[in-house]
Parts: sequence; structure tokens; C-alpha cells
Amino acid sequence: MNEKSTPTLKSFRADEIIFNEGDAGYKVYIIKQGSVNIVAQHGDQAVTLAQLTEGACFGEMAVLSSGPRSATAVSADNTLVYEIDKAQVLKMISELSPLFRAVIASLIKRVRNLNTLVLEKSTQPHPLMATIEILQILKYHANREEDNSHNTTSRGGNMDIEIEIGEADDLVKLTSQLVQNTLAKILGLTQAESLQVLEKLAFLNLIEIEVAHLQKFIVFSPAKLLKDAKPKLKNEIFKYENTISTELEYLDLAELANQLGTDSQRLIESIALGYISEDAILLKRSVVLDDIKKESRVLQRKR
Ligand SMILES: Nc1ncnc2c1ncn2[C@@H]1O[C@@H]2COP(=O)(O)O[C@H]2[C@H]1O
Repeated sequence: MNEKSTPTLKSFRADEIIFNEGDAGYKVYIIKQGSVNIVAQHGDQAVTLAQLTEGACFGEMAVLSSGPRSATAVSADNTLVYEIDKAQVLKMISELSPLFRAVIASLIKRVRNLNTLVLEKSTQPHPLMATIEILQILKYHANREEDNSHNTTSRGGNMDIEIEIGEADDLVKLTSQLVQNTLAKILGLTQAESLQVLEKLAFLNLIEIEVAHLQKFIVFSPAKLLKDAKPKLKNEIFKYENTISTELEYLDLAELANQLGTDSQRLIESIALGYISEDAILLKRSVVLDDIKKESRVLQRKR
């Protein structure tokens, strides 16, 4: 290819592709005017990683690391860019100290890793919306149970489900455990994460969390949920307290029961009777385990 030592000025109209993800990289670009979107594909979803404006440089990663283009560059409006040939860039880089070259190589590697993380996180279904859809699905399950039991006013034969018919519309009441287990299976959430999602929905008045008969229940009106969810969640960005960090590790109820040498049911009783704080299951694993060591005699006495 033709390699020049002076940058060439090139213009792109809005939405024109400058290069595609996966291509080999022969040029580095600097934006003289306009803006460029950096878009990466994850499965069938395209994620915009950045919108770059005047003075920003892009296309350096493939050129400096000899890997393929990590993302597609698309002009966001009429855009002018300087194109610099790979040979020219490599010549400039070769004049740097080895330490600087190593720093650049490691930064490129870090951006690639962070991009992977961002893509994985940003293409996960919105947990609040997904949870609402799952509650709707569980409602049909609840209705089926109810039909099977021919009992329209009380439990539907299954310990996990309870139907209550209200005056205005149906209220569905599911055990928190059933909902949390389903969220774990479908969305891959931990017990602590699913509880955070449910607590957020309760905070937004979309569901209620009730404690009765030593159990936690999720109560909601499917019709109201359908009507209210979209407007209420439109601008809600939900973050788990512990999304990316691996430092915090939460204990789930079963594990806590195991650590205490008791069973989950007894633990629920202890929580309901106020012997153990409900927050215990949302605490850092190390804190809970330390507390258990210190308090185990007290807990056993109270049990
Ligand atoms: N997270 C990001 N933020 C901003 N720019 C990025 C990001 N990831 C990749 N790029 C740029 O997008 C370019 C895509 O092609 P390259 O991999 O050659 O070089 C990449 C970087 O210049």
C-alpha cells in the first residue's frame, strides 16, 4: 500500500463507515472536524463505546498492537479526519523509549479487557424490566396452580404461590424464594442481587414485600405492574451494589444456615423473630463469618 509521511485529509458524510471491527489496521485517525462513533458488536447487539470529537485520535489500537480493529468507526455527522499511515506511526513509536512502548502496549490491552467487560454488562437485560417480565410469567404459573386447586381465594396447592382476589383487580402473592430462585435461573443473579432488584421494585411502589407466616412474599397486581412499569423505569439505571467488583462476596441464606449449623427454615424463623438481622444475608461474607465466630454461642442460645 501507498505509505505517506504527511497526513491525508479525508471527509466522511454522516453515518459513513470509516472502518469495520475485525479489519486489519493500516491507519490512525485524528478528527479535525465533526464526530465519530466507536461501535462494537456483542452477539446481535451493537454497543456505542464512545463518541469522539475534534482532536480525538482513533484507530491506534490495531496499528500499535497488530491485532484486528477492536470496533467499528462511524462518522456521526459530516466529518473531516487526518489519516496517518501505519509505517509513519510505527516510526514515531520506535523513537520512544522501550518503557513507553511497554506502557502503550499495556494500556491497549487494558482497553480491550475493559471493552469486553462493558460489552458484557451493557448487553445484559435490564434487571428491573426483566424481573417484571418474569413476575408476569410467574403469574400464569400461579393462575394454573389456582385452576388446578379449584380454589380461588387461598393457596393454589403449591407452597410457593398464593392468589388473593382483591376488589378491583387480582393480587398475586409469591414467595420471595420462588421469585429469587427464578431470577437466579433465568437472569443468573445471586440471591443478594435478586433481593436488591426486588427491593428496588418495592421502593418504586411497583411491588410490595410482605413478611408473613415466617416467610417473605412478593405481592403485586399484574395489571398495575404492566401499566406502571414502563413509565417508572424509563430513566431508571439499576446498578447492583456489587456488579463488577469481586471484592465483595455476599452470603446467601442457605450458606449462612450452613455456616450456623442450622437449616434455612430455622434461620428464617430467627430473622422473623428478630434474633438475626435480615441485613445479615446482605453483608460481606468476611464480616458475617467473623460475626458468626464471635456470636455463635449467643445465636445458639437464642435458637
Ligand atoms: N472504549 C473506547 N473508548 C474510546 N475509543 C475506543 C474504545 N475502544 C476502542 N476505541 C477506539 O476505537 C478504535 C477501533 O479500532 P482500533 O482497535 O484500531 O482502535 C480503537 C480505538 O482507537
